[in-house]
Amino acid sequence: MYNGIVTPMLTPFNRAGEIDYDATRLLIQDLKGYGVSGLFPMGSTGLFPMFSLEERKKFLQFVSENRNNLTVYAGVGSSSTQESIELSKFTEDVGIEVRVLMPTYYIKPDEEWMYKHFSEVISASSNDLFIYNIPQLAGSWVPENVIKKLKSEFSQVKGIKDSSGDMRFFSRIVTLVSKDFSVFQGQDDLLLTSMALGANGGVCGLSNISGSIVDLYKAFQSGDLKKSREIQLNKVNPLMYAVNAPTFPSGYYYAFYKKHNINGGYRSPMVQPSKEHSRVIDEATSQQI
Ligand SMILES: O=C(O)C(=O)C[C@H](O)[C@H](O)CO
Repeated sequence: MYNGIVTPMLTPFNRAGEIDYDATRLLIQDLKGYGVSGLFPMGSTGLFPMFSLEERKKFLQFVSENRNNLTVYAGVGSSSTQESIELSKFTEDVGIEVRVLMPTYYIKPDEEWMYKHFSEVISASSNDLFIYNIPQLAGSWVPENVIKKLKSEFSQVKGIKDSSGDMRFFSRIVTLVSKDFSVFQGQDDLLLTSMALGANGGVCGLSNISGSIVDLYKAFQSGDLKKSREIQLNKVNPLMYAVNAPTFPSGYYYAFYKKHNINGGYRSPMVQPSKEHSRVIDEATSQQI
C-alpha cells in the first residue's frame, strides 16, 4: 500500500541549463524535512521531456542513491515505448521501487495502442508501476476500462495518480482503492476533497517549496477537519495559484531558487517568470509562515 505525500520533484538547473546536483541534494533535504513519503523524479514538474535518456538515467540513479530513506517513484514516460521499456529496466537495476507511466503523446493513441504501450512497459521490469492520468498534458485520458484491465492483469500495477482535475472521474477511480492499489490526487487544490473520498494521498507540486501540503495531509489523517480545511483554503490554494501564474512549472523553480538564494537556471524553452509574476509568488510564499 502506498500513501502519504509524494513530491513530483523539480529538476534544478544551473545558469547554463545543466542539472544542478548540489541543488537537487538541497531539495531532497527540504522534502525530508517537510515529511513527504516519496520522491517522484522526472515527472511533469520535473520537465522530463526536456532531457536525454542518459540525463534521465543519471538523475534517477542520483535520486535513488540519495533518497534519504524515502520511496522513489520514477517517471518513465515517453512517446516511445522502447524508451519507456529501457527506463523501466534501468529503474529496476538502480533499486527504484515504483515506476510512473502516462500514455504516449503527440501521436494520439487509440485504446488498443494505449493498452499495448502500458502492457509492454509494465512487463519490462518487476518493480511496481503507477498509471499516470494527466490528459491536459499527455493529450489523452486513460479510460477506466483500461485502468481496470491493467490492474487485474498485472501484479506490478499498484496504483494511479490522477492529475486531470476532474472530480467526477476521480470519484469513480477512488472506489478502486484496496490494500494492493492506491489512488493519489495530482492537483494540490483538490487534495482535501480527494482524501475525504478515500484517496491514499497526493502527488503535489507545492511540496517542492512548502511544508503546507504535508501539514494538510497530517491534519486530515489525525481527524482535524477544521485545521485541514484551513490549510487547504488559506495556505495551499493561494500558493498554488500564485506559482501557476507564470507558465507551468516555471513558478515552482523560481520559488525554490528564491527560497535558497540560488542563482538557478531555466532550461530552454522555459523562461524565467516576469517581475510581476515573481512579485506575486514572493507575496504568496511570505504568507506561508
Ligand atoms: O508534476 C507531476 O508529475 C505531478 O504529478 C504533479 C501534477 O500532477 C502536475 O504538476 C500537473 O499539475
